[in-house]
Amino acid sequence: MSLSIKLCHPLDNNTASAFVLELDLMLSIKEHVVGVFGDSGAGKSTLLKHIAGIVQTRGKQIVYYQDDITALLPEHSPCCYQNQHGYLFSHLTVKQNLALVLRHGNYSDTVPFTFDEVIKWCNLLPLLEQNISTLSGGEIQRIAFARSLLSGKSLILLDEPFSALDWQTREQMLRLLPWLKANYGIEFIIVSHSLRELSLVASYIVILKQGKVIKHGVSNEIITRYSQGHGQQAVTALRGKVIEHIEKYQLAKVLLDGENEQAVTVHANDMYQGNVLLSLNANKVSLSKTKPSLTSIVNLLKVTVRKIERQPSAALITLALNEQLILAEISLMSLDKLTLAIDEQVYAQFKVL
Ligand SMILES: Nc1ncnc2c1ncn2[C@@H]1O[C@H](COP(=O)(O)OP(=O)(O)OP(=O)(O)O)[C@@H](O)[C@H]1O
Repeated sequence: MSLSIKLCHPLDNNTASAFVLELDLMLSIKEHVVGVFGDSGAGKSTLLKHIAGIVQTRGKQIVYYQDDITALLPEHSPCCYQNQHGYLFSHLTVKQNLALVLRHGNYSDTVPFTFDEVIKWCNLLPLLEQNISTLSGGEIQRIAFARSLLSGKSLILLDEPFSALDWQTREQMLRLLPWLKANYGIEFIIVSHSLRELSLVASYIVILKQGKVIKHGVSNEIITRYSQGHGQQAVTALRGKVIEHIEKYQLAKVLLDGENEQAVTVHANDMYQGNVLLSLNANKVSLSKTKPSLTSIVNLLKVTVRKIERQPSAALITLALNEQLILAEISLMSLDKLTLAIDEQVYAQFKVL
């Protein structure tokens, strides 16, 4: 395991806060972008701050690969912590802020990409000469992310890093994470309040509740099961591998993980190479008992019904495709019309992702 965290915070009761964060967790951050999810006050930020060395307690041990980094000060730690506020120097320009980390960071000589590449990925060229005080919250978050990349640190801890961005830009930024991991070996742990956001980016999920880990595992299973209820939009995270680019239509084909080879068509994206995560909203999936032939819907998967949940305003159907799960949300009228049965094979269809 690439990151081992043993933590009891606080150790004693001589503190104003009654909050206790207690966990013993091994994470394979080499293999996965890890997402941390939980209600407000669950301890997500405190966990990241402990890993980064910003918060210290006697009751912890953090081992990063072979190195015990428990007592390292943040500036010496291989982990870079970034929160939603960015905390940039407001009297300096964007370029000056980024130059500072390159000049003074303890790990800056290990940055595996160029300044210009980072500026391009974060779309910062038009902002370089602007003063921080003139920028929007979303722009500050993109600059803070560029600064984290330019820190040269190998593990970047992101605490709601793109919360101020519109959904389209947020998606673009999120897609960078698995791509940077695959191409440069940068590791990420990202905290979010949104399972939909994590379904785009994290292949492993840790769920915290009141300072304890209540679930952890691969994102397909955890997100599919946990996004039912808990005030989240029902969503599926699917894992697959890009096998073909269809230049003519700017699309790509992704072979879904598992033995029974089925592929889905997605909108082409520069960040889609090799293994990818796809996010599929349950309310975008419809079901058919027979194989539709002439239809404009591009994606058609043969799946097995695993669970049927009748909710007050809709039905949530859990479907299995190989070892991956898919959620479909259909109307109660459609549920009555289809008369689905557990273990029945049906077709799940949805538009290009
Ligand atoms: N410096 C501090 N002193 C005392 N208590 C603190 C301190 N920082 C955090 N806490 C408490 O620790 C608990 C966990 O806080 P934390 O910020 O880690 O939660 P979170 O899951 O990140 O929440 P949110 O999603 O709202 O950001 C909360 O009850 C909070 O009030």
